[in-house]
Amino acid sequence: MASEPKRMKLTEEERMSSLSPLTSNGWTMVNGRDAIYKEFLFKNFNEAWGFMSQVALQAEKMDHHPEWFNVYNKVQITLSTHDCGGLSQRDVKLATFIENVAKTS
Ligand SMILES: C[C@H](O)[C@H](O)[C@H]1CNC2=NC(N)=NC(=O)C2=N1
Repeated sequence: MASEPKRMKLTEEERMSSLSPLTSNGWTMVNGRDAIYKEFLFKNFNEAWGFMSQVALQAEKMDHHPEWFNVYNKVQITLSTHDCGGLSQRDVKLATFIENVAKTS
């Protein structure tokens, strides 16, 4: 069985390989904090909530939860790992999952 991604800060090498597919898809580094951020826009609240529901189920499964803010069709998401005070492989895994959900929403 594949092991769960660790809650350890990403190394420089990991940042270059793991974060670039995300930053090229619109994720940005948060100013003054080791975290990533992206805003998602949907047709309406129903679409946004459907997206959030899928992300919430995965977050619970991973025991890794997003910081997020929703108004109507807008969902703003920040990912970071509290346990290490920065970005870990769990954030990469959750962000990649979120990208796949958004693509099919
Ligand atoms: C006790 C529990 O394992 C932790 O608080 C989990 C829950 N969800 C979490 N979510 C995030 N984003 N970072 C964490 O370090 C984290 N830790």
